[in-house]
Amino acid sequence: MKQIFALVKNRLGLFIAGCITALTAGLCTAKVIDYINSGLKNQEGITTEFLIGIVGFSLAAASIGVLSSYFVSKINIIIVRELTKKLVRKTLMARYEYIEAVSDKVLPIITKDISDISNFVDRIPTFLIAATAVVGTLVRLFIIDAQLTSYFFIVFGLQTLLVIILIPKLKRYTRISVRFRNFHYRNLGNMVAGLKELSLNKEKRNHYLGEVISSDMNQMNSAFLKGRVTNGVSQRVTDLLIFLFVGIFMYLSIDYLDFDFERFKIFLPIILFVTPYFAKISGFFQDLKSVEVSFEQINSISSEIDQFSISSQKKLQKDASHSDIVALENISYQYLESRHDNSLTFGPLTMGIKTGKITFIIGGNGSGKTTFAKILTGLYEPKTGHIVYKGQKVSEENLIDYRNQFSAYFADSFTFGQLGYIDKNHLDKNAAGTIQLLEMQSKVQLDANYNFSTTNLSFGQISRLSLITKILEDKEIYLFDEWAANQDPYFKKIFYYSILPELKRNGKTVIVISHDEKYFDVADEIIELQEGMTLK
Ligand SMILES: Nc1ncnc2c1ncn2[C@@H]1O[C@H](COP(=O)(O)OP(=O)(O)OP(=O)(O)O)[C@@H](O)[C@H]1O
Repeated sequence: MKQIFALVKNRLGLFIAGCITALTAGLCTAKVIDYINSGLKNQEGITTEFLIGIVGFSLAAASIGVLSSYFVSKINIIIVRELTKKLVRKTLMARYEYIEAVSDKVLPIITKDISDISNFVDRIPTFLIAATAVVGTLVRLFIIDAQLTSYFFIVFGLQTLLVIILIPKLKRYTRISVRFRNFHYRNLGNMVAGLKELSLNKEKRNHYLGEVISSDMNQMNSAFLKGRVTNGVSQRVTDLLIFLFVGIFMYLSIDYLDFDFERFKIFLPIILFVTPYFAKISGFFQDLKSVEVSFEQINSISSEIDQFSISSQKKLQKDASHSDIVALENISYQYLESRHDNSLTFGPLTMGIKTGKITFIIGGNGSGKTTFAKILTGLYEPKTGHIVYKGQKVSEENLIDYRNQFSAYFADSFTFGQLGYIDKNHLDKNAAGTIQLLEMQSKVQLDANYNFSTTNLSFGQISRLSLITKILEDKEIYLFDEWAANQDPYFKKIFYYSILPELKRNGKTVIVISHDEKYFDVADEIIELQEGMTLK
């Protein structure tokens, strides 16, 4: 509950309005029950005034209840928006290598846990209305018949005890279900990524559906079901205890208890009337425990991300001149998940990238070229050593500005169709020419909002579109990780013989990761990697 309050504290006015209206609606409901109670006790009192009272308070309960839902839904929209934005911002500002390793955990948290919290907040007015109606009715009943109401408190106490006993179980099932839900989301993501393979291969598809997806889904559903049954047990036991209490008490009062049965006749309908509210209250407390697991998920990923967050504000000196635009000094790197085994350690590597030149990075598969590119662009944090940009050491403080000096294409780069973040004058002057240079004018246009008309293109065309975007970003350093790998000979030639020299002529520094030996003559500098070490 503390976490819910922390979320609503920025919209306290709205939250208080939601609570007050819910409490008022609950009091109106209690008043309606009171009218019924007094009508049952004294039929003479059922007059026009009685009718006006019931109708008036019923309408008030309903309309004020709706108002309360409106206030709470408004808060809910804010909670979802702020939680989502906060988590997305944190994700985007965290060290890339960390996010790369946990990316499949982030999506279910953003989509599912935040929506679970939102659903829970939506239930707050219903809970408050139920709680006020129950408390109001019990107080009234206590005034009317303290002895009978006290007996009823025993039933209520037993029910509360049961909820307390069941809550740890419920939380455990929720945690298990959430763990498998995260696996399930990862499986679904892989299914979308591997749609082609799964569509083609029947055995693979059946295995993926029958073994991989079903297995995690079954575990998730089984824990979810146990949680729901636990929840259901406690809610139904509420009804059961009340019915047992009523039945046994009625039976005993005839032969064994010295009790005026007429008292019971008035008391009973009221208790039966508020019984469903008890189930709502107990359900709310159990949902509160489930939602705590959602908070655990959000808090755990948030605090993990916080450890890897980059809060750098400092700018680098751009006009400084240096023969090496970027130098790596004694850099070494090891992948997060491979730090405990003996897999590839990149470096230690000391080398420089010449300002305004074309540098080719070559080497066999797995020699560390892409790893090198990610270290060079500041995506991966070196384990030892440091990067120097125009004589200035790159650190946590200026990392964001350093990364921003690059326009980098990776084989798995995503091609965004929106170019609104690029200077509009620059786009107006250069977009059409660049699109033409890569012969994409018959396929895509840039519309008035600087969005590409389509990104539904062939693989090679998408790479060309991505290259157009990179060129238009107009950065100081260009890095192309095997851009030409999926291009036909014609566009390979355009890339190596037109685009790269043109970038160089415009004063850009260009780094190209390539296996295309035929074009190595374009390079001013060639660096060969073998197992993460420079050879020449
Ligand atoms: N995310 C990762 N986690 C752990 N190890 C990784 C990861 N990505 C790459 N590696 C390992 O790092 C080494 C270098 O990989 P890298 O992708 O840098 O090679 P590459 O030279 O670009 O290869 P290719 O020419 O095949 O693209 C490989 O041994 C690879 O298994």
